[in-house]
Amino acid sequence: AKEFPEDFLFGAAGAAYQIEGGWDEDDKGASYWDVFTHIPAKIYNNDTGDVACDSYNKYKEDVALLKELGLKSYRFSISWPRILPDGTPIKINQAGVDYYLNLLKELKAAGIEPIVTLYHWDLPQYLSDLGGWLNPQIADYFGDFARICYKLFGDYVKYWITMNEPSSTCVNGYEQGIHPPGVPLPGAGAYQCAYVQVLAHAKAWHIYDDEFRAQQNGKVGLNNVCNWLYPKSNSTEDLAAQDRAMEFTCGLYVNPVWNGNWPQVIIDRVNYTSQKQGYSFSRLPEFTPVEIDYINGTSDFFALNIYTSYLIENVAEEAFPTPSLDQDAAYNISGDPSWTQSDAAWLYSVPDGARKVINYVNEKYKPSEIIITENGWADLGQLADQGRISYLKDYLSNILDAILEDGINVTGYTTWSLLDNFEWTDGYLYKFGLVQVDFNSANRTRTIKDSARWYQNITSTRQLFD
Ligand SMILES: CCCCCCCCCCCCC/C=C/[C@@H](O)[C@@H](N)CO[C@@H]1O[C@H](CO)[C@H](O)[C@H](O)[C@H]1O
Repeated sequence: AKEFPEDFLFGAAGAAYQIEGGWDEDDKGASYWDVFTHIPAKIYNNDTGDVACDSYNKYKEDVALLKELGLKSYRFSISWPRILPDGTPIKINQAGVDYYLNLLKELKAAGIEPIVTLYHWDLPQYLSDLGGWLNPQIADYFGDFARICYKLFGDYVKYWITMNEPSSTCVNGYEQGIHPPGVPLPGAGAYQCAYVQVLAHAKAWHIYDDEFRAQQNGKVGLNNVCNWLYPKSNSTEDLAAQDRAMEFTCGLYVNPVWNGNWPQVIIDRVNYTSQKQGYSFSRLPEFTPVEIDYINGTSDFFALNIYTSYLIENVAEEAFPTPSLDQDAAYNISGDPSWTQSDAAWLYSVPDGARKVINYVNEKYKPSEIIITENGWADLGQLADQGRISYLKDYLSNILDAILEDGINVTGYTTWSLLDNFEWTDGYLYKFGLVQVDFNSANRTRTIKDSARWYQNITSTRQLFD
């Protein structure tokens, strides 16, 4: 058997909008997800996060489950409009503050380390009306929110994650418009959003560094989903496309904070396609020298989400009829028929990819510490979830090889997710939980699945058997 290091932080994850419910309880303001899910036909089955797992009222049960499963960490997010109803510091909602303080105290009493995400996609609607992640001033609002959270909760928190998956927010929300605010802006929206999110992240990191680090002694990191992408063939074109694809999906969002700027290949590509389209400037916003200095080196650890892998094939250059990120990126993405597919079409089990992407991130960005902040399997919610057990076992085995054989400092793993929950545009169709939630019962009854018992055995022995 292979053994995880003694202090390895095994845990599980969740996010405010996906589990809390209480969407307008106790003076909480509306986020743009609250508004978006209330528009008919945006979400599978018109599902909403209005009640979700009702963790706003049942957080003690959640912590008891974590404890029963022997988990040592819990990644959760703070709902910005639950603390600041319109997103601004003009009003702090004491009921929201109490909720997170109570949760943190409950975790502390159970000996569970919180890993706290400041922003997991629930932007206050008022700030969305102000332009959302296209408006650079949102970075200032985010800085104020971060400062308030550090002040209120920082005594309990050693790991802060500023943003969850800028790639998802920016591509789904502002390039394609399938997430809120729901207006597609191809070829411009995702880049502008990435620019603002990077600045917002850096602001939150500097505020911690300047005002809180000395007393609170925690770490602040950026999260992104970086999946390993395989070339479809060994042709020079496909290998170059593979490299480009890693940058367009991962590097675009993380390279600025680790290396001070956009990946060079993206700067070159967007400049080139913009010129071809008659622009006198690149559609990719340029960081000024002052901004580069400000954003560079602003992550204390790498918070890495890994789900799957894809095949990448070069797209031969044609005309450039309309701007789009896909056209700038110039590759096709697909799955390999030999890979096991989950119930969600986008998610295959390709465990080798986990070790490869951990090595890629480690070599490229040289973080002193990596935490795998999401990794999980989609099914339809059955208690006998052998597919999830196989997936977790194979991914954990590769993560352990990265630690033991490649010598990489991966210090924790929070599987997605503790509870079945609201899966964004998929509503409650797919389930990722170790614990089943009965969304048809008013009580949102929780039932432990087979995968949770299997995971409990791994976390208590720290051993993984072949
Ligand atoms: C037969 C079809 C084959 C298709 C192959 C091509 C696939 C194209 C790639 C597109 C991928 C789109 C969906 C990707 C989603 C994830 O990266 C994203 N959902 C990860 O975000 C986290 O997801 C969790 C589980 O869904 C959870 O919701 C969490 O909040 C997110 O951070």
